[in-house]
Amino acid sequence: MPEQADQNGRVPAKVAVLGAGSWGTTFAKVLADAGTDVTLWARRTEVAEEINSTRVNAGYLPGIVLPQRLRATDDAAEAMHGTDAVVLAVPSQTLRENLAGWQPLLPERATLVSLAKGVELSTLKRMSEVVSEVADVAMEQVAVVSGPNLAREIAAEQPTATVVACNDHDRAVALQQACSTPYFRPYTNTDLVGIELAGACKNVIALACGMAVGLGYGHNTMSSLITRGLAETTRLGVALGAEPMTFAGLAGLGDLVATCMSPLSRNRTFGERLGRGETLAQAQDAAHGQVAEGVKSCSSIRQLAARTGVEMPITDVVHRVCHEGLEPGPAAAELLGRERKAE
Ligand SMILES: NC(=O)c1ccc[n+]([C@@H]2O[C@H](COP(=O)([O-])OP(=O)(O)OC[C@H]3O[C@@H](n4cnc5c(N)ncnc54)[C@H](O)[C@@H]3O)[C@@H](O)[C@H]2O)c1
Ligand SMILES: O=P(O)(O)OC[C@H](O)CO
Repeated sequence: MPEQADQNGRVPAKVAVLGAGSWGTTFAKVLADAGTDVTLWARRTEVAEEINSTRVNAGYLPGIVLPQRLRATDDAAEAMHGTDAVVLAVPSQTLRENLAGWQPLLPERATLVSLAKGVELSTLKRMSEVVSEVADVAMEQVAVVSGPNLAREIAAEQPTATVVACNDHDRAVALQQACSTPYFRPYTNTDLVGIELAGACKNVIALACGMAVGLGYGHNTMSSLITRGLAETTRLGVALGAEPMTFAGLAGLGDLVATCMSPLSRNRTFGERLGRGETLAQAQDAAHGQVAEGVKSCSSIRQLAARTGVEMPITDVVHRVCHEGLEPGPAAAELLGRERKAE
């Protein structure tokens, strides 16, 4: 229907971002800097008040001054009222519960945008699948933003590219326009499966890289993990219907390199603590409530791989280090001692 096509291709003028953590706040800034009217929902009233009165979200992005066009609220209904797009910026394992609460408030035809990088533990579903199911909308109404996007660097306006993925190309183009700024360059893609699996799996490989750093290993080890991590991620993605080339792109190799190499990554930092001998609980305490998504997704991705009949040896040892008491040193030895094979 022409009216529908029109709606899909319309650039969102008013957007709600639900979740005022590191990435939600940063992405809200990107949208505002792109000229979009943004309301940011914060779970805690004091965070919304702080943003409105000081223009800073000190708990997550100290020193970053947020644009005037960005308003914060602790009222989700107010945030979503009259919006063309709703951005979901909460952890992947709580997205279902969060969205179920917001579902009655969602504007009927708004594009629902997931920023979360994970695979749901209980169902092994990707985030777009969870969104489509809970919001009861067609997959064409759901978009994903994923790429080498460490929030802190983007908040500081360092040049960065990303991918806006949606099965509906017109919707992806509209969202691309709504979040394009001089420092943030989104590309479009329609391979939702590949983009989302790449984003979830790279967190697990970053945990492995962090463990390697914690064990005192250098760049050869990291590079080996990144390359073989990409190989196992691609195997899983292709088995589940993704385009192989997606894994060579920004949301694949791009995000994998950024996350595995950066001390800003929470997943890599978490892995580093485990590599230095800290327990899971100690590493969790040190994360101060911020999510290292790979700690949970290593288990769901491992199950997804088993169900699909795909070998993911790095993901397997990361799961066993995080949840079954395997030590990082013996985990590395186990990976090196696997049956010899061709690349
Ligand atoms: N931080 C980054 O650099 C970055 C970049 C790209 C993607 N992501 C992804 O975006 C998602 C959100 O990440 P983030 O960095 O904003 O996380 P964060 O931990 O900084 O913030 C999470 C936000 O969700 C809110 N929230 C709402 N309900 C919650 C609940 N039940 N439990 C916990 N938190 C709840 C928290 O209050 C907080 O504002 C993750 O999936 C992450 O992988 C993060
Ligand atoms: O801090 P991390 O490890 O959650 O990684 C953040 C982003 O996903 C990097 O693109």
